[in-house]
Amino acid sequence: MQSIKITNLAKTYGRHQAVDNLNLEIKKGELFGFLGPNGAGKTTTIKMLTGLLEPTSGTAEIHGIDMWKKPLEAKKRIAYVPDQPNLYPKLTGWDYLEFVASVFQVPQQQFQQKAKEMLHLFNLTKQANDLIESYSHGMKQKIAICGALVHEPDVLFLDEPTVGLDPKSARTLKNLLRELCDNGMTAFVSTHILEIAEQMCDRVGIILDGRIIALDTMAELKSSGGDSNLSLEDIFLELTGGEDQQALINEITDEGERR
Ligand SMILES: Nc1ncnc2c1ncn2[C@@H]1O[C@H](COP(=O)(O)OP(=O)(O)OP(=O)(O)O)[C@@H](O)[C@H]1O
Repeated sequence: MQSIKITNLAKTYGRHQAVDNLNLEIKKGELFGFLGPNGAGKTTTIKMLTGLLEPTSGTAEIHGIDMWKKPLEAKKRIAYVPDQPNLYPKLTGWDYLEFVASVFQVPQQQFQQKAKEMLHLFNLTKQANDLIESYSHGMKQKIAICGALVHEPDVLFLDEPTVGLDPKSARTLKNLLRELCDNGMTAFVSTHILEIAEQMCDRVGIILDGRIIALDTMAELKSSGGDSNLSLEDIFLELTGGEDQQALINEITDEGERR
């Protein structure tokens, strides 16, 4: 059975088709990178997959459970870290983790062990009893990630997870995701940082104007481009038209220099 199964998923805002009949299957244990330029439809897709935004049509299933027909059952299996996590400023980091664990009915002993482990991993042990309102942006991002993992989800959705993280924390997250996926968790990661996708994802999907325009392993994407020296950035820019813009920038700057 697929971990995530998306069938003819679509979302229109007024007349604008933000996500256009998306079909995608992601296996258990896969670390999937979801890429696309600004406004391509990444967040809209993730919100439909996590039960936050109702699709105009189509279905999203988590381990065979329809997110919109059986939302409670499906939501028990997932965790979602948005790009701007909405945390409770008047809770301490520890209280926040305890709150999340109680929502997901994690037994107390298991919670304690997991929370300590996660806080240690992300260097937050010392600040665990401080109010979240005193946390920096990166610390908020990290406590949100800890909260997402405290109930050991089967599928983790991350929207721009490394933005705001220092290099050490970004590396910790990358290694942790790899390890969790090797142990059977599935991760669906949207990112603009192509290097991250290139280094850690099993497969990447590129979305443009609400449609998947490329879907493959890095090795296959490179070989289909006919040049194994291409970076994901080269492939991404070629597919999404960024190269035309680069040519325009070169033209403008050349003209500036000539004047
Ligand atoms: N609430 C909304 N009402 C109307 N249009 C919306 C709404 N949310 C998103 N859109 C439009 O839907 C399209 C997809 O937006 P979405 O936020 O999913 O893109 P994205 O790929 O996540 O972009 P970014 O990389 O900039 O975060 C865009 O054209 C956006 O303007």
